Amino acid sequence: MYSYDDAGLFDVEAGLSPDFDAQWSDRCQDAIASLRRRISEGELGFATLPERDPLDLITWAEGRRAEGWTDQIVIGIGGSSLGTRAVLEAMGPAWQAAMRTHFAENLDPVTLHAILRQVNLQTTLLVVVTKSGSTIETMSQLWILYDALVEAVGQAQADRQVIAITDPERGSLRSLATERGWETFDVPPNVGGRFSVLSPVSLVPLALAGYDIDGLLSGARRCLDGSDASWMQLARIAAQHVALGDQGYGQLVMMAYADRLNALVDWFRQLWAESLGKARDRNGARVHTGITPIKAIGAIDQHSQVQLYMEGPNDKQIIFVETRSHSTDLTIPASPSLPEALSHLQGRSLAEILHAEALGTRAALARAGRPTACWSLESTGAASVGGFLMAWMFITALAGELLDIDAFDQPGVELGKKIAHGLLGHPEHGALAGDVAPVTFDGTPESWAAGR
Ligand SMILES: O=P(O)(O)OC[C@H]1O[C@](O)(CO)[C@@H](O)[C@@H]1O
Repeated sequence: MYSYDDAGLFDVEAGLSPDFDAQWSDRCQDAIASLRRRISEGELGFATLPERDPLDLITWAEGRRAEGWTDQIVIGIGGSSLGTRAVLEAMGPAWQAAMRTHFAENLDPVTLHAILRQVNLQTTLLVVVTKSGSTIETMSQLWILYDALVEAVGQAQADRQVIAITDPERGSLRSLATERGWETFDVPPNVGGRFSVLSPVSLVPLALAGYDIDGLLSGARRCLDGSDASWMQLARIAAQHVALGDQGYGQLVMMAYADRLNALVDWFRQLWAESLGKARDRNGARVHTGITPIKAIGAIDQHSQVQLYMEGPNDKQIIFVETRSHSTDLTIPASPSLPEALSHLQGRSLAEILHAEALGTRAALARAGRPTACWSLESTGAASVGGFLMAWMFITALAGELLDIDAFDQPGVELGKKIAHGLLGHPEHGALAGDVAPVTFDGTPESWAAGR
């Protein structure tokens, strides 16, 4: 499924001390005990999601696909879209034959307009995902798409083409779905958005598109077999990152060596940033914890970021992510026109060269005294991706325990949202907008400038 190599965290002078395991063992045990207790008390639902049998969902999705839909537009943001995109992109377009998937994620008029031009609304499902049921980006785009759908197919048919995934009871989307008779799936209340990739949040759109959700869940189950040793393995990784954070390595680069892992790193960034960037510990004392996650893609960022990682401030922990199988490969042919200096590349495959580049970059970073680790996925198939997702959810939760913070809330994202609502006329949040100029934007460049 995957393997983990942490030699580069110890090999460098400023990295982890050889006594790391002895120093952190007790804290890891405590973190594990606390997390296990919270899981067994039902507080943290993400951990038991892989135990659910996906058969009903798979059967349902087959039934809906048989109705002939060509496209689905997944409307959601943050934890309500990143996990779906991560799996879909990692497993790749071969799986997408069943149904094309589009993401109405960012509130970008140009993107939404392009999606509307690409799809035939007569044969398109709208899959709207929001746990709170009130996220401004999601609900704004839903209104526009639903309106277009009603216009294209009529009200009654439009209501058969919307699937809503939201809290079982609370929120505006739940009320709307009930009122309009939309098909719905529940986001379990004890599963937070960024920990929801193995819940209906992602499993519904993935199953509709024909992806192997059974394989994804079984990979997730395998990352932790319940034994003390498997728990300790994940807690130790969490402790490594926390310990390095304490030593001044306040940035965590995840550098993935495959284009199709791009969205997986986006998913990781939200998971790590929202979970661990906190101003207070669990007793309310000020702490300001957090290790900033940074996305990088190899080999592209070797030609963009690595100069900084090598010679800039020594404040980064760098995690390499590789896949041992790329599902397809190409080999450099023997060619007389290849320059002499590059002739050693003849007969080498692109996967081989990419791997050499990852090894080379990691070795160079080690020589520059920079701590690195490497995750090698067996492939970007369902089991490896499921295992990787689950492992990082546990590592993040365990890091929260080690830091003694609540890794499952996100109070820091609320104020900006409220001010934006206030600026747009929300009666309760108007006062919060303070001296920010109200929005009177009518789409013209002049009104945009005037509103600043
Ligand atoms: O699923 P919802 O409620 O629309 O939330 C979307 C995202 O917004 C946040 O609440 C804040 O960014 C995330 O935690 C969440 O994943």
